[in-house]
Amino acid sequence: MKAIDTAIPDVKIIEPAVFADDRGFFFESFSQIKFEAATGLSPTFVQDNHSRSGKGVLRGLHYQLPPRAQAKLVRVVIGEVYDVAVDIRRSSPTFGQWVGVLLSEANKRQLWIPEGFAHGFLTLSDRVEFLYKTTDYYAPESDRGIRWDDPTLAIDWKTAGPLTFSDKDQRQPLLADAEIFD
Ligand SMILES: Cc1cn([C@H]2C[C@H](O)[C@@H](COP(=O)(O)OP(=O)(O)O[C@H]3O[C@H](C)C(=O)[C@H](O)[C@H]3O)O2)c(=O)[nH]c1=O
Repeated sequence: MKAIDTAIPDVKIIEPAVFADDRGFFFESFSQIKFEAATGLSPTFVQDNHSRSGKGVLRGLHYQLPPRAQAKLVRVVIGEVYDVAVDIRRSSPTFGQWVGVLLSEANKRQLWIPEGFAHGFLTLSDRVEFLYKTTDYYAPESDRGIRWDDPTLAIDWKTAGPLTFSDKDQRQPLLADAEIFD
């Protein structure tokens, strides 16, 4: 496993060691000791999530506020997504900046998204199975979001066709109006 820095140092791409042979492949999708060695971080994950989406689904941008903030380790097991993390920590030198990474069944890349970031993804394939680990439990009362198309963020989503959103995501506030991190 190796960790690759992104334009926002706190957000890291995790590349597992994949063992391929005539049968197919094997890889450790998560190892606490190897994650700590690769990143210097020691998260405790308490929940695993799994979502399925069709093509052109955009889920996000979501986060949970303190004291129920979540860090996430996300990956794709079927299909491909453009995965985006946005720094929503007012005190951060990269406040309002975003990083986007292609995560796919083929590249087996994962993305580490710390607390203080809004997260979302756009599906690029007909079917996507998206798995992720979180460092706190789901807390609806702390669940918040930001509009995917907030012009101050100017996220280049790589959109190429009609999009599908949840009702909730169609009503998210702009960053300027959202409750975020200090
Ligand atoms: C997130 C979550 C949701 N739910 C229930 C609540 C709703 O009845 C249903 C669908 O929830 P939602 O529409 O918020 O699901 P997504 O739009 O995929 O939300 C996720 O999408 C983006 C990409 C994220 O990073 C977050 O982890 C998460 O917010 O599952 C739960 O029971 N537990 C949970 O942890």
